[in-house]
Amino acid sequence: MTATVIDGKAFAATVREKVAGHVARLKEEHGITPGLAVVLVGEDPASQVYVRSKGKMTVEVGMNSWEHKLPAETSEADLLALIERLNADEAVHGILVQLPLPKHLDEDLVINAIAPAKDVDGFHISNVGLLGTGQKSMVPCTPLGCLMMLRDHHGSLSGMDAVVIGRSNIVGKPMAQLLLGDSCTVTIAHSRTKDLAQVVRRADIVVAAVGRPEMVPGDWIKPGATVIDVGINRIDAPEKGEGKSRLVGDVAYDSCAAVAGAITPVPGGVGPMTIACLLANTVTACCRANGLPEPEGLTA
Ligand SMILES: Nc1nc2c(c(=O)[nH]1)N[C@@H](CN(C=O)c1ccc(C(=O)N[C@@H](CCC(=O)O)C(=O)O)cc1)CN2
Repeated sequence: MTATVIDGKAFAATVREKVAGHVARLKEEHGITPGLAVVLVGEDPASQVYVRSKGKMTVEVGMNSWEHKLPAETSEADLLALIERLNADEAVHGILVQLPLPKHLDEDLVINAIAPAKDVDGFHISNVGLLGTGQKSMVPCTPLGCLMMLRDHHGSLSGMDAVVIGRSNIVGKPMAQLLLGDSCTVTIAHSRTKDLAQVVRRADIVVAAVGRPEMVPGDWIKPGATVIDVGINRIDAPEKGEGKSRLVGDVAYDSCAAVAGAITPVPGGVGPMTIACLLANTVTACCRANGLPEPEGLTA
């Protein structure tokens, strides 16, 4: 079997188009422009790229965008004071603090300082609790993007056996909650899971989010299963020339694609959906803040 490639780049473009449509309607019918503030502390090169891309796409869909770039040595008090100002600013519907933060800053403290209704990353403890109890929440962007692609590919996920490899707060745990919400039978596997290969082999859906390059080989995959690769790992690529690198996911793409029914590539799979879902969450937050109906098809 050769897997169908789930094109996250193309799917993300359709999500952004829908977002742009909602933004245009909010402006025309209600005189409201959704706005997203992104906070970057330090000069991590990958984070700089992601933040630039977020700002550019926010503007492209017609929303207001604010980028707050702070030096790496910013104090916790100064960062919290900025978040307070953004919480109080009615033009700002979504706030995102780019992760990872420099080591001297307490990530949990900073994230939990964001007003839950503006927490478009869905990382605030209130949103985590709401999602975990099946209530309306802001949903973390990467898992939301994975869910959208799975629903689009399968229609209903009800009764499917899903294995999420990785137990991070950002991806693994919320992904498992979302799959459970769609009535999958869910297993969260991790570094201490016994006989991981056997656990993965029974899955109809495999979501790999461990951050280890090409860790999942094709012979772990049940024939016909859907493989969602969340990993974005940069590895040396001497075959491309000295000092060159390339991106790979957490699954060994060629061997998994030979067995799976469908698979997301890296790059061009889950990554682009993360930013598209951030824009979707910002429109959702704006609608909720103004007591308007939520955009259909852009939430979990
Ligand atoms: N506050 C947050 N911080 C981080 C998040 C997040 O959701 N919220 N996720 C990641 C980084 N991230 C967005 O912030 C992100 C990662 C990757 C991509 C993406 O489109 N990747 C491309 C490849 C890009 C490349 O060439 O390097 C792809 O997979 O095709 C978008 C967003 C950590 N921090």
